[in-house]
Amino acid sequence: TMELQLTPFNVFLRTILDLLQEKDSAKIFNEPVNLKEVPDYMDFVLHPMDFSTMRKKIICHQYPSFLAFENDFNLMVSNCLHYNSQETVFHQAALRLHKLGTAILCNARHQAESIG
Ligand SMILES: CCOC(=O)c1ccc2c(c1)NC(=O)[C@@H](C)N2
Repeated sequence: TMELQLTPFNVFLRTILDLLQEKDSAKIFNEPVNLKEVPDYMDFVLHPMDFSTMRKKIICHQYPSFLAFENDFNLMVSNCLHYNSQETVFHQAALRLHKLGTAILCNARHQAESIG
């Protein structure tokens, strides 16, 4: 297989991604929303995002900064809050993931700053 270049930053981002993904106990953010099963999804969400896509972006060095990584996490959460109305399980899961994920990201950002 193509040798993945595991820079310290990549390893750091993958570690944070694993911590964030653990909080998605229902695993509703693991993969892109299936457009065959949710045909109107792209009518409401212009830039879909999910954990598997974030993992690919890490491996392909598509995150130039920790902020860019945080932005994709927040995009993923806000897409879900936008598409799914308040009373749905999906909307509630997004609020919970955002709350738990913010604490993880805040701590990680301080680590990233100290690494320099
Ligand atoms: C079997 C059909 O799967 C779904 O309808 C579905 C599966 C996963 C979903 C989702 C919908 N909607 C979302 O907003 C994101 C967060 N996750």
